Amino acid sequence: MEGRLLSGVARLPWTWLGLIVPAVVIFYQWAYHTDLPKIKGLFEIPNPLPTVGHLLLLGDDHASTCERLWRKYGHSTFQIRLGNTRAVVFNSFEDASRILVANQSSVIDRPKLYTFHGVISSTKGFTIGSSPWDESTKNRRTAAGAILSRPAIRRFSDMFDLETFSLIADTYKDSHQGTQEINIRPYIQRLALNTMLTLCYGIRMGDMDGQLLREILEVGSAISLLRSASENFQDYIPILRYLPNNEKIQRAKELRQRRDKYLEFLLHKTRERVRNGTDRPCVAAAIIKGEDTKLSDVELSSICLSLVSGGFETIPATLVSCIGSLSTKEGQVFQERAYEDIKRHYPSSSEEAWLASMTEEKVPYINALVKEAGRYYTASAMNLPRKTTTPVIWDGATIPAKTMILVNLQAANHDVDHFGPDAGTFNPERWLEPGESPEERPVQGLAHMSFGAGARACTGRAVATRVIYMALVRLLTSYRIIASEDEPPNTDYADYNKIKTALVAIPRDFKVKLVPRDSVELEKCLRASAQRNNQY
Ligand code: HEM
Repeated sequence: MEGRLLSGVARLPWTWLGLIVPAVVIFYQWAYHTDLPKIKGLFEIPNPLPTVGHLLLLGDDHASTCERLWRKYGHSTFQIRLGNTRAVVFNSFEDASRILVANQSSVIDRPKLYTFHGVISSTKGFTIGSSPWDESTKNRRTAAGAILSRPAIRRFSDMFDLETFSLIADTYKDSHQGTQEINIRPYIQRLALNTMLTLCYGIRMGDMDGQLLREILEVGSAISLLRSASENFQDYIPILRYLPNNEKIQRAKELRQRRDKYLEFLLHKTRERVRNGTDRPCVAAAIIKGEDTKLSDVELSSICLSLVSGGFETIPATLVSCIGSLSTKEGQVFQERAYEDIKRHYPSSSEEAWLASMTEEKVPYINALVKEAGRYYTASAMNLPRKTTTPVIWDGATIPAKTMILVNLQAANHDVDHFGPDAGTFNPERWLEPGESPEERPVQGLAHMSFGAGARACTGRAVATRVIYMALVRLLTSYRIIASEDEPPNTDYADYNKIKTALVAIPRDFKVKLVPRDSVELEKCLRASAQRNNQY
């Protein structure tokens, strides 16, 4: 009896070990499992944690952390683990252009993410920017490219005139002719959103407090948050999707419903106008009338959604922050030089400059400002994610097909090896030749990376540049912009963004004083513009 007991006790650890060892092995495999094995010959950031990988290390501000990791370990390109997803991050300007341009057909795809693709986009289709590469994406991208090309957007010059006129007229009125400080962001948001809504549906919102305007801005920003890795661990750690009362999924479903509602309303309005013959030239009307027969209803919806979501946050992120930099003490010098350059090209009156800005982009200092605003304030710091379709040979390593590709546009745009030691300073004059009269410095290849690059580069670049150029000409001929002492702008290229987890930057609020340069001239411009636009 005693002997049997002793032998039972001796066997017990072996029995337990027989259970524990496989359990540990299974847990280890589960915790460290990735969709693709470690890429040999490519530096990996050390110490991934079980299950979460490097997600916690990346924190809220992925772009700044990756920039630091690049400098800390001395590897501009490295692999990391986002939960169970292996991704390769590219940081330097040279590596970012090499992967996006020299390997453009291998990185033409975009990954599908659980929350955004599986829940939010399940009813109205994906935007172009979030679609994997297939025949439909190709058709939608081609259609959007044709609508947004430089020659095609000329027919919208009246709309650009009206929106930039409204920006100046309303800021002039609401700041009590420049005597009170204002937050300029809502005016720029309305300018961007109206531009996109007019392009897509021939509809604009006049009222700053309009309910629909607020709804589109609120839902759009909330959805942009649901696309970010740091907000959505469930995209990378699948087990989290099965937690009871998953708030992210509830939120995604609620936003999907709200977005579907206003998209249907806008499309319905355009259909009604087409039926009554009162439609204005716009993407939706052209497609409804069968001018582009290749596209289905869902594709039409997707194009409009892509254009609205592509522009309504990126343009404000760039333009509002640029105004912030111009309003500082150092920025006063840039403002005066820009104003002088506008006068050099249009010497007779501000009205001449206002009119010319509808069709021309020939003031070098303004072009330099547009480029520097784009470079310095990188609206989409980590780019829209890409995925490899074929293996990419990278300095001897092979990045396999289906790998997530993250390009750190913010790091590339502030790479001192490319832009020089003052890469971290806002300076429009880096784009100009030295001399008395500003002349643009020729740029070889890409000026900066803010619009991405290669086969999936931004299709809205010409529209964005048009709007920002025109708004700057009109703002700078109208006002001297001075930062508020109590609520000044944050001009740090990473910290200007108040929500770093969002896909597109949201500038922190600040106030400026808009001091009219010459009230008589300004009011003349406003009257002429109001007449052109049948306003007031
Ligand atoms: C300053 C303004 C803008 C910035 C900084 C910006 C930035 C970007 C970036 C970084 C991408 C991803 C590129 C890549 O993967 O390499 C992108 C894609 C895209 N953008 Fe923009 N964008 C801006 C304005 C606009 C506007 C005004 C529109 C529409 C009118 C637009 C429409 C799109 C579309 C449709 C895509 C998806 C392209 C694709 O996946 O094939 N963007 N944008």
